[in-house]
Amino acid sequence: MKLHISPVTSVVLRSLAEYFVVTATQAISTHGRFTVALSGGSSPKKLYELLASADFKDQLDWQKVYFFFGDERNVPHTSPDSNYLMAKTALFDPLHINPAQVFAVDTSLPPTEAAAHYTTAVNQHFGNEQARFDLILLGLGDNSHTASLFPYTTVLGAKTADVQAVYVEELKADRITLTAPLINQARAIAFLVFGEDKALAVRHILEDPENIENFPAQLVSPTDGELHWFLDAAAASRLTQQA
Ligand SMILES: O=C(O)[C@H](O)[C@@H](O)[C@H](O)[C@H](O)COP(=O)(O)O
Repeated sequence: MKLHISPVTSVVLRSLAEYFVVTATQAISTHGRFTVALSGGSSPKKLYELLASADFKDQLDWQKVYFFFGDERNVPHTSPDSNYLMAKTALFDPLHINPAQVFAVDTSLPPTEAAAHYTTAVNQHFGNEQARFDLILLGLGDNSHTASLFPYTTVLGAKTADVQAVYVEELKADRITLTAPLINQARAIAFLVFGEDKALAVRHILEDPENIENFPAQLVSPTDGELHWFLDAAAASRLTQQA
């Protein structure tokens, strides 16, 4: 596990954008394509905008990049809460990504069906090989959730590497999420976390004793892939060792 702590958010974002390009370039040269699962919420929007900016957009053969989502809200793709819409606006449209390279969760279906369909889409993408994303981007909630692995939800106990629907009581809403076993098959996982309000959650995940129900992001532990945390100083401020 590697900590990348930068004083301010803009430096964190640039550091992760550089890592994204390096990881994608290596994947494309190794196996001809780069398959990434994007995180949702507000933190990654600026990362996606940076990747689509003149600073980065010409550094990658985007035609060889395939986009999935680590989780999705049970809302239409036109909803302002849609992770797909956020990524479309910040990344896919500015880069003119071919829609055939983007695998959105079909939220027109009931959540359980949408999750099953997404599991099929993931497995079809990887064919008869194990479903191993080249990179999974993750955020962290101030309640220590990641993707849609929320405290005290049934999906925390998932043993299968697939996509599941989960009802999140605290949100009074359904979500669709990659399970921890599927996340942990990834070749690389990168958390992007910034702000003081996340500092306690970061410490819970990185330093506190195991307590999965309360701190679900502790489930993220790649089997044999890389794990990176991209943090600003504020998000890292409660860590005792700032390696
Ligand atoms: O669908 C989502 O909301 C995300 O996948 C979720 O796991 C997010 O990463 C955290 O909630 C942090 O969200 P912020 O970046 O908005 O704080």
